[in-house]
This record gives sequence, structure tokens and C-alpha cells, in this order.
Amino acid sequence: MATPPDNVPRFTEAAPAKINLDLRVTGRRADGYHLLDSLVVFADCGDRLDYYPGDGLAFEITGPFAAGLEADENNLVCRAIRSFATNAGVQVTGRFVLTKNLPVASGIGGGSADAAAALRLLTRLYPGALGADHLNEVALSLGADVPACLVSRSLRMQSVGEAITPVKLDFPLYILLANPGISVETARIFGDLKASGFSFSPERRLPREIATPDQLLSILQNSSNDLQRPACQRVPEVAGLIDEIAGLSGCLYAAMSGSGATCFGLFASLEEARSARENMSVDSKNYWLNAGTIL
Ligand SMILES: C[C@](O)(CO)[C@H](O)COP(=O)(O)OP(=O)(O)OC[C@H]1O[C@@H](n2ccc(N)nc2=O)[C@H](O)[C@@H]1O
Ligand SMILES: Nc1ncnc2c1ncn2[C@@H]1O[C@H](COP(=O)(O)OP(=O)(O)OP(=O)(O)O)[C@@H](O)[C@H]1O
Repeated sequence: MATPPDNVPRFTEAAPAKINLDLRVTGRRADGYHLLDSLVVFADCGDRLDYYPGDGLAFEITGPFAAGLEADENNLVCRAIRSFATNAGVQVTGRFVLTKNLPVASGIGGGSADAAAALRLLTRLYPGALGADHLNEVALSLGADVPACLVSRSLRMQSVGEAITPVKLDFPLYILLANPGISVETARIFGDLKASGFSFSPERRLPREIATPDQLLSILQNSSNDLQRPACQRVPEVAGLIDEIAGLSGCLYAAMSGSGATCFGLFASLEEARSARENMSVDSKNYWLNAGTIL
């Protein structure tokens, strides 16, 4: 078989944006990590990780949000490569190129999605080197969102992030994502929640299959993102953003994802999500807006 030219990646992995449609904080562990119950979906926008074979190990970042990150050993892609290599007992070589399309520290799991993309890519490069359970342990050690991002399809996330149950959505769903260009540190928002004396959300029942948009709406209207209130206190733009999205034509539901500051609106058609993006009144210089499809 002919070898591909140097400018064609051997493997490419998408790193889709993660959206917490709700996020219930149901308890706190002795180590300070919070117990969660979140309905999570993934969108067709995201970062991309390309792999080019070669001697030595190299990592580069390109794309619209590359400037916000260092391509150093602390990057979640490098941490994922290191951890995979150690746990699988392999020596990883080659050039990894991350195209950073998602805003950094924005509640849509960018870094976690990148780490998960690196783990999926390495699993293709070294098939069978790590069993599924071991891979999930490695994923969790990189971040609470990484096990969910490994799956990158709609799911229920519980425990501190590692208990994953697939949830099937039986209908197409579209999303508008809006980020005000203000980064939010996740640990700080959980800290603010704790300091507020917040009472934990009760357990809830969640079906494994959601048949209609109305059923999804009824689930979301009876739930919330418990991090939204502390995030709104730190970033007052969030409340206005949710109100604006909720008022756009065709918007079924609007809220904040993760620890913020990205907010989202759900739509029944891509046309409605796109025209909602066009109708946002925000300053497009600072804001990041994306209309897309739920995977
Ligand atoms: C808010 C979510 O995005 C919801 O999906 C995740 O829970 C956060 O996922 P993540 O960014 O991968 O989080 P990590 O990097 O593991 O943790 C960042 C910080 O958030 C807090 N944290 C995170 C997850 C969790 N279940 N409880 C927490 O209290 C901890 O202070 C932790 O130091
Ligand atoms: N590849 C990466 N992409 C984004 N952030 C990274 C990456 N590697 C390391 N980081 C660091 O991780 C932190 C969290 O970034 P990330 O974009 O994952 O946050 P987030 O969108 O709030 O994630 P979550 O929704 O999982 O809380 C940032 O402060 C950033 O410096």
C-alpha cells in the first residue's frame, strides 16, 4: 500500500463540543468533588486532532482559539498522550496537531474533548493496548468530563463524571451556542456554589430513551443547571444571554452549559438555529456564536 504524503494526516479525530442540557449537583464527596446528574449532548462543532506519523514527539496548536493556549506539556492533549503511554506501556511518536475551534474555559468541554480525542486516536494507533475500563480510568484522571467526551453521544453523566449511561434522542435536535468571550474557571464556580450554602438537588428519574422534543422539554423544565446562579454572579452577561436566546424565534429551551459561560438554545430545525444566530444582537467581535446539529 502506498504511504500517504506527509501533509495528509494518518488519523483524524473530531473533538465535539459538550453541552450540559441540565446539571444537577446532588452531593459532595469527602475530597471536595461534587456528585452530578447531567443530561449531556454533543454538537457537530468542535476541535480537531490530526496525527502525522514520524520520529520523536511533537505537538502544535492552530485554529481560531490557538492563541489562548500553550502547546506545552500541561496541555490536556499532551497529558492524555503521556498518561496513555504510561498506562499502555507504549512509546508514542509522531506529530499531533490540534485545531482549536472552541473557546477555552467556556463550559463546553473543549480541553476535555481534546483529551478524549487524543485517547481515541491513540486507541486506533495502538489497538488493544488499553482495555475499556483502564481507558475510562485514564480518562477520569485527566478530568471529570473526559469519560463523557470519550463517548461524545447523548448520555446521562453521574457520580463525579465517570458514571455514563447512553440516552437515545429519537428526534433530530439543533443548537445555538453563544459565548460572551469571558473565560470561567470551573473550580471557582463549584467553590462559589459551596460557599452559597446551596442545598443539593434531589435524585431524579431519567429515561434511557427520549421520544419527542416535548418529552425532552418537560425533563428540562423540571430541572436546571445548578451552576447557573453562581456563574451569573461572576459573569452577569450570562443571564442576559439566556434571556436573549430564549426570546429568539423557534427557541424551545435556553440555559447555560457546564460552569459557563457558554449558553445555548435548542431548536427543531437547523434553519431556525441559523436564523437565531443571525438575529443575535451581541457584539460579534467578542462573542463566539455557532449554530449546529446535535450528534
Ligand atoms: C462542570 C462540568 O463541565 C460538567 O460537565 C464538569 O463537572 C467539569 O469537568 P472538568 O472541567 O473536566 O473538571 P475537572 O478538571 O476534573 O475539575 C475542575 C474542578 O472542578 C471541580 N469539580 C469538577 C467536577 C466535579 N464533579 N466536581 C467538582 O467539584 C473541582 O474543584 C475540580 O478541581
Ligand atoms: N487542549 C486544551 N483546550 C482547552 N483548554 C485546555 C487544553 N489543555 C489545557 N487546558 C486548560 O484547561 C482549562 C479548562 O479548559 P476547557 O476549555 O476544557 O474548559 P471548559 O470548557 O470550562 O470545560 P468543562 O466544560 O469541561 O468545564 C483551561 O484553563 C485551559 O488552560
